[in-house]
Amino acid sequence: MAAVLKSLVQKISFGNSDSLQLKHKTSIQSNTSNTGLEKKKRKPGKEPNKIPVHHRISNYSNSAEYISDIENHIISKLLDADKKDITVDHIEFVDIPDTKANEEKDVKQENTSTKLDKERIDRMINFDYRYVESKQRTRLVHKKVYKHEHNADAGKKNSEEIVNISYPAVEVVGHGSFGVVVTTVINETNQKVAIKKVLQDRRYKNRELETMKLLNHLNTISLKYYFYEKDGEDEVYLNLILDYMPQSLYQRLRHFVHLKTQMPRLEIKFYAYQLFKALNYLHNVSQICHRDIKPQNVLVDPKTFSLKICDFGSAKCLKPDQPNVSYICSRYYRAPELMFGATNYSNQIDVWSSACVIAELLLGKPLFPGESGIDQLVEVIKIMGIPTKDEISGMNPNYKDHIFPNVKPVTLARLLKGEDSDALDLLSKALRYDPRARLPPLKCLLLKYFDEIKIRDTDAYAKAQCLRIFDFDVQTELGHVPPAELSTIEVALKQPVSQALTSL
Ligand SMILES: Nc1ncnc2c1ncn2[C@@H]1O[C@H](COP(=O)(O)OP(=O)(O)OP(=O)(O)O)[C@@H](O)[C@H]1O
Repeated sequence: MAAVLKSLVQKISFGNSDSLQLKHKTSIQSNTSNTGLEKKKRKPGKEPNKIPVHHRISNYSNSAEYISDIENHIISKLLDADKKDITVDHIEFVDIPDTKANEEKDVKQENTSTKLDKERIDRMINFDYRYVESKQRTRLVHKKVYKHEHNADAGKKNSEEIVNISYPAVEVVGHGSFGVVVTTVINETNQKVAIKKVLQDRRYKNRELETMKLLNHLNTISLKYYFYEKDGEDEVYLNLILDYMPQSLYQRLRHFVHLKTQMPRLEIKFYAYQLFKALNYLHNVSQICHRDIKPQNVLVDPKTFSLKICDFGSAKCLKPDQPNVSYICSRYYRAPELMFGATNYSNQIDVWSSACVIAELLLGKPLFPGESGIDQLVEVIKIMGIPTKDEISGMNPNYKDHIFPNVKPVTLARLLKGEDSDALDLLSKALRYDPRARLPPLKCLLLKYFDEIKIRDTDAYAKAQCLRIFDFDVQTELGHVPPAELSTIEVALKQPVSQALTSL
């Protein structure tokens, strides 16, 4: 990985400072050889059957944009080719010799490489593997696993029995920072699943596993089975067998960006609704803060618009009297109180991240694309303005260092000019500096922005019904609502705000 990373950084560093003039060649290899998904050097004379993808791009204002475009290009080639039996052998970058003065190169390399976001590069190298159908495999793996079944009765323990399952041998199809994810089909149930394999520290319980055991909601990925295994070096690995979803929101958005078009506004609305619905469940029923909401951790099915949050590796039950680390959450989506070093933050950090995700779907690019931890705050200030003293105290009362860049804010309204004013209303209520002023997830669902999907006898309503969007469990999902407000809220969740009887 490091070598690939280095070469990528070097290649991207060519070109002049404000535009990257590169040509890259990507080889997608047919699965007639046994190369798997490793990025291997080819032996001379053994030229495999490949689908070359030549792609010349220019005028990219930054390297992140450039990488995204490559990602997207490879995805669309794979999909367009409709190849069911190909794997990505390697990604090869070929530079056009730089015509600019060579002595500038070293300086530029350094400048550009510091701009690269490691996460994006990891994604770039790993992103597309989930799209590629694995080789036809005949060998079955047999495993004894814990079958996880959630007990809907509050207070009753979930059941766990040991069962035998089998699935075709799988190869690595994706990496995250903590694990490897593969997809396969369980032989006994014919159910498509994702298996996430993480190194298990023998001293502790795995928090992701413990969290997943608590979850039972349509909009969160659910745990089907789990098992442990050892490798040759006696390291223990935990395998979580999960619901499978075809795409991440990140990949879905790149699809539209590549086509130079926008994600349909109605599709965004469906995702936004389910995202807040999932947060309402996580925060109030499971009492869990996800702490890493970002487009990569939100999985969707573009055919049905269904959505499920994944990756509970950072999730935690936040207790008011216990401090939590502030260095969590991926940078672009990090709530400002975390940047102010708060350790007593609340579940509302997920609302900020979700609003950033929704804004990104509308804009086609990240709302606050900070290049470093400190730059992240600058990006937020550039749009939201300098926080007031009260807002700073709401984020972190102990924060004394009040020096901010003197910038005139662009404002959300200007940035989202041309968007539905109700979308702006949602974002401005979810992107408040002070977490106490930030609208909680359930209140977000009651905003006018979502009226469109609540109007009966429309296609949108029919789709919403199929997704069971308006099904709320009163005991659990609405269990935290004060009794006096319950009936009003129940009505408003199912009807456009203008038709709901009482004002909220
Ligand atoms: N249930 C699933 N179905 C389909 N794909 C999945 C599933 N779970 C995870 N993935 C894919 O695998 C990738 C890595 O998974 P995940 O985020 O859980 O791993 P991680 O190691 O915790 O990653 P991160 O780098 O975000 O910490 C995700 O971006 C997602 O695209």
